[in-house]
Amino acid sequence: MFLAWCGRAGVKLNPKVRLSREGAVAGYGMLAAEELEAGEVVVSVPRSVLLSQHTSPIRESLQSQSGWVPLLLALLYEYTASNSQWQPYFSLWQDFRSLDHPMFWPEEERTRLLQGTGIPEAVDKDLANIHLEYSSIILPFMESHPNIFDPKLHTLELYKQLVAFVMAYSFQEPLEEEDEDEKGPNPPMMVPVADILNHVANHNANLEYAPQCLRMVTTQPIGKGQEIFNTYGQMANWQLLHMYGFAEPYPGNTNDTADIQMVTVRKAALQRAKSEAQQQLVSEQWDFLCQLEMVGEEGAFVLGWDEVLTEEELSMTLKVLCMSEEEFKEYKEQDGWEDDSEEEENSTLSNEALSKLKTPCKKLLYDSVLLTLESYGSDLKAEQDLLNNKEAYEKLSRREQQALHVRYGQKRILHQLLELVR
Ligand SMILES: C[S@@+](CC[C@H](N)C(=O)[O-])C[C@H]1O[C@@H](n2cnc3c(N)ncnc32)[C@H](O)[C@@H]1O
Repeated sequence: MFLAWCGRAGVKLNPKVRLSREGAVAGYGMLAAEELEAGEVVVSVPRSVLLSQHTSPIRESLQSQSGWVPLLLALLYEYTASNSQWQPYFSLWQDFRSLDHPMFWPEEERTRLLQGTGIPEAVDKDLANIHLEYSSIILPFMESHPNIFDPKLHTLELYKQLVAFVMAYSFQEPLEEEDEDEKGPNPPMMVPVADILNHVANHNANLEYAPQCLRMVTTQPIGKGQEIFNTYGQMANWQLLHMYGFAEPYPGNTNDTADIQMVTVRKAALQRAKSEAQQQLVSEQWDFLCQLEMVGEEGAFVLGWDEVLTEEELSMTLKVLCMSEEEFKEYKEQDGWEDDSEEEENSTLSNEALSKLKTPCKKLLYDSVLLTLESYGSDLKAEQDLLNNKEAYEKLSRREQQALHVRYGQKRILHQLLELVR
């Protein structure tokens, strides 16, 4: 039914590929039925098939809304309208039963399995937003459009499922950089068939946007029987689990990252301060860094496998928090950080440069990493044993497996840094 609908709607599937559950890493996927070269179009989707705030028949009513809400309202409507042109599309996912984002896990399980990863905090924010949005925007909108919506049908529970569906399946057309500054990002949309492709960091296809259609194009030769993988972006495992409900098995995700909360570096600096005067100095240095927008209470330094992704912020923070009172005074008077730009440029924090940090900075970073590792409250060695023991690993629940890959990857990145600054 879905394929017949695709044909009628003008979706062109390359005869050398097939959509299938068999052979795919998860659920449906796209597989090469014959060998493919780099640069081949595997599917082309006309823009008329896309489901967005601009293509739904209720588009007129949605004009007053912004952000993700219009797509969610369009989906609430289309999903429950028996005459929607997208019913064959929705029929692929049987009530979204396969969505298993951490926001659907019981809170106890989320905390137990994901403590330290950053996911529980992100989910708490999502859930608060979903509840607030539903009560303050969706419900009033439904009340003012009783001919289209019915709160008994369009419940908070359905809204939550659709948020997860949009998180994991929608696309956002990239804008030219100048446009993005002016207008903000493009609104999200659903792209039937392109969204059947699964993701891996080492992907072999990606989506191209043309005026009349969207095309999924191979980026490498693909052998017969192999799965065709899109990229959902450069995603760390915690982001994949948070937004898509899966993580790449360790060590496959070359885009993986680990965070050091900025406030953890402050905490480490305060722990080292021996007198009240030194603690006072650390607080002033922190405030100074806040004013420069180098740090913030909610921010994090992001570490990849090969480099620190927030290198400017981290190197500046370490440098300032390690200054003596005199150095700090002189630095502020000189309006130091601008004068120092040359030095900063030479000291980009690739892993090699990290190992060359001055000793006090190294020590502060070392202590910050130790504090971060403590926040997981779980044992790296036990996790390593689980990953090495196939039988024990397979006894874990799916959620336990996903969480293990997130935690273990992050901790390995943090341990790698410990070794470098030891
Ligand atoms: C855009 S959809 C891809 C189609 C999906 N397989 C289906 O059958 O509906 C994204 C979802 O596919 C799954 N997925 C994608 N890539 C995956 C991977 N490498 N490993 C496990 N699950 C994956 C996740 O459940 C994710 O939320």
